Amino acid sequence: MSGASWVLVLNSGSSSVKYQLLDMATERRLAAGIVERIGEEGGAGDHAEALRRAATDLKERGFGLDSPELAAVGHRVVHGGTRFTRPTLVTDEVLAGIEDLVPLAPLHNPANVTGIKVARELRPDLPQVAVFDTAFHATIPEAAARYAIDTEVADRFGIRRYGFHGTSHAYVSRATAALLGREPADVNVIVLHLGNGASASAVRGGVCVDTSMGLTPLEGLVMGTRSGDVDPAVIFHLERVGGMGTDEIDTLLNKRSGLLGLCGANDMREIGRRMGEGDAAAQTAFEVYVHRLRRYVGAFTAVLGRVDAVAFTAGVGENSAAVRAAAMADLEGLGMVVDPVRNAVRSSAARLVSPDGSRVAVAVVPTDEELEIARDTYALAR
Ligand SMILES: Nc1ncnc2c1ncn2[C@@H]1O[C@H](COP(=O)(O)OP(=O)(O)O)[C@@H](O)[C@H]1O
Ligand SMILES: CC(=O)OP(=O)(O)O
Ligand SMILES: [Mg+2]
Repeated sequence: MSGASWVLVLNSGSSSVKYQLLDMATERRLAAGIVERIGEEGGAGDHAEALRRAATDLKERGFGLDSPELAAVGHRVVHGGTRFTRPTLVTDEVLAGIEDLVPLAPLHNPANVTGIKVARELRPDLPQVAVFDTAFHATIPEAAARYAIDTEVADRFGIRRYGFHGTSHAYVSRATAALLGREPADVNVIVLHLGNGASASAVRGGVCVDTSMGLTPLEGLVMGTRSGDVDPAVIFHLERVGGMGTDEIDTLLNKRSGLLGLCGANDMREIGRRMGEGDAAAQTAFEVYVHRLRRYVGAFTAVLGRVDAVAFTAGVGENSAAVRAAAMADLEGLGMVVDPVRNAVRSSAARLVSPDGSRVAVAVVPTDEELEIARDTYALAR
C-alpha cells in the first residue's frame, strides 16, 4: 500500500450509522458523524441511504471518500460466531459467513452486511475489514461459555455465550492498565460498558474470562430498552398464558423492556431528572438497573478471585456519577470505594474515582470503539 493513512470506520446499528474518519499516521480524528432514525420519519429510508448521506457529509467537509488518502474501511460487525475470532479482511466468502450469522444477531448483523456492501460499491479498490464485537470474548473458558442445556442441541444450533462490545472491553481493559501505570498482563479488571446496550466483562491479565451478554446481546445487565436476564420461563408463560407470539416477545424483551419498560424513559439523564421530581417509576428503574449491576460486580469478583480495577465506560458509565456511586456503595468489604469529590468531576479523560491507596481502583475510562476498530483495520490493510 502507498502512503495512504486514512481509515473510515462504520458502526451500523439497528437504527443508526455512526461514522468516523481517522488519519492513522497520527491517530487523529478528521471527521465524525451519525445518521439516526433510519426507517423513521425524517430519517434516512434505509442503511444504504444512510451511508450515502455519510459519504456526502464527509465530501462537504473536504474528506471525499474518493480521496487517494483513504487506505481502508473498517466495519463494526456485531456477531462473528465461532468462526471469526479476529479482525478479518472481507472477501465474498467472509461476507457470506457474516450473512450466515444473521439469525444469531437479527437486529445488528443485517445492518453490518449492508454497510460492507455499500462501502464496497463506493470504493471497490479498498480493503474492507470486519472487526467483530464477539472476538475479544473468544478466550472465555468452556465453563463460562457453555449453557447447561443438552450438549447435542446446543452444538447443533450454535448455542453458547459469545459476548459483545468486545472492542470496547478490549480497549478499556488496556486503557485501565495504562491508567494504573501497569502492564495489561498484570491486572485483573471488571469492565462495565454501560451505553444503550450494556455489558460487563471479567478480564484477567488482558484476557477475557467471562461476560454478561450471551448468545445474543439480550442477556445480562438491564439496558436502555433490553431486559437483560430474565427467567427463560417468562417466555413460555407469555406464550401460553399471555397468548403472545415469538416475534412479539422478542420485540418486548429487546425494545420495550429495560429502563424504558420500567419507567417509560431509556435515557439515564431523563431518569435522573425524574427522580429529582420524586417520580416513583424512575426511582424503581434506577434501583433495578443498579441492583443488576452490583450482582455482576459480585459475580465477576468471584470469577477473577483478585480484582485490581473496576472500570466504568460508555454513555452511562462515563457520565452518570449517580450510577457509579450507587453501584459501588457499601462495597468496602470488596475493597471498592468511590470518593464523592473525585466522582463528581466531569472530564473526558480516564481518571480514578477511588481514594488513593484503595485496594481496588475504581475508574472512569472513556471507551473509543472507533479508534480500536481503526487500529485493527489499519494493521490488516497496510
Ligand atoms: N450526562 C449523562 N448522564 C447520564 N447518562 C448519560 C449522559 N450522557 C449520556 N448518557 C446515557 O448514555 C446513553 C448512550 O450511551 P452510548 O454509549 O452513547 O450509547 P450507544 O450504545 O448508542 O453507543 C444514553 O442513552 C444515556 O442513558
Ligand atoms: C451488541 C450491542 O448491544 O450493541 P449496542 O450497544 O451498540 O446496541
Ligand atoms: Mg455504544
